[in-house]
Amino acid sequence: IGDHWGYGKEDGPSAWHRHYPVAKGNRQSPIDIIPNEARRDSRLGPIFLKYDQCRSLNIANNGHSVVVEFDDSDDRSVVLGGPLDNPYRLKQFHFHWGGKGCEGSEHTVAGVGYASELHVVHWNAVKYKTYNDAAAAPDGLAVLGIFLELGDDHRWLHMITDALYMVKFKGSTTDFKGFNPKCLLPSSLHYWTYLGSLTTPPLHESVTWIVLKEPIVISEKQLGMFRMLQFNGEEEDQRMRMENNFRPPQNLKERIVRSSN
Ligand SMILES: O=C1NC(=O)[C@@H](c2ccccc2)S1
Ligand SMILES: [Zn+2]
Repeated sequence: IGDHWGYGKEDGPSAWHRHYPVAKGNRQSPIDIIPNEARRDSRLGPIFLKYDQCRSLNIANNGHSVVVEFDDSDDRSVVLGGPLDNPYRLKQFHFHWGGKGCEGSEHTVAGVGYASELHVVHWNAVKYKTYNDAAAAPDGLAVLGIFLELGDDHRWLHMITDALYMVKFKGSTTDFKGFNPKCLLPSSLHYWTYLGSLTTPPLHESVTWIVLKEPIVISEKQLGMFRMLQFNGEEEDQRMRMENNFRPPQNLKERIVRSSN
């Protein structure tokens, strides 16, 4: 039956709770981050991204976003430090973005959204045998969120946008070797962190979020290339441009956001 959720009027974020009741849970993501209310915590050390041995495998259109997958069969590429009690293995990264001239990030900062948001997904292979087990556990995933704002061309993003024509339709995938996500990081790794969830169904409350304060810069032209992707498969007659694939901010409930120094 495949995924019966999407980002449209009928199947979008406001309807997800019908099949996924955790959508109304106590640690849902994304959230609006209010810098002045974030608690500066001296116990929060820096995060370390050990990506030098990472092995990218493919780039795919899963009908919700464009995803680059990595070989996660060993601890070759991990994130550690910061709020994390052990290393989390790099699994994949993907993006969320808006329509022309609209916001598109999932997290917002003091009520302001960015044009897009990159999510780098890692899983706790120390405590869990498989990614799927980790994805359902309260300390199973660590997702690094990076804001994308509009400006000049990003010097390395073309490596991704040049491949997008190969994965225009849902269900398409193509080889994508030798890409290191380190080239998509901003200069500062200062971050906000809080306990949250997957931002798409099944919305598991399994994510330690690490949201970088400094955005990276991409051009409108580069972002426009993402919008030529389609939510639909090649054989479907209903053509739907892939855009506005973001969940809006959710209630903070009893949580606090902590800030690195
Ligand atoms: O940060 C997130 N963004 C998403 O699209 C969600 C997700 C869902 C399944 C796998 C990986 C990520 S969780
Ligand atoms: Zn995401």
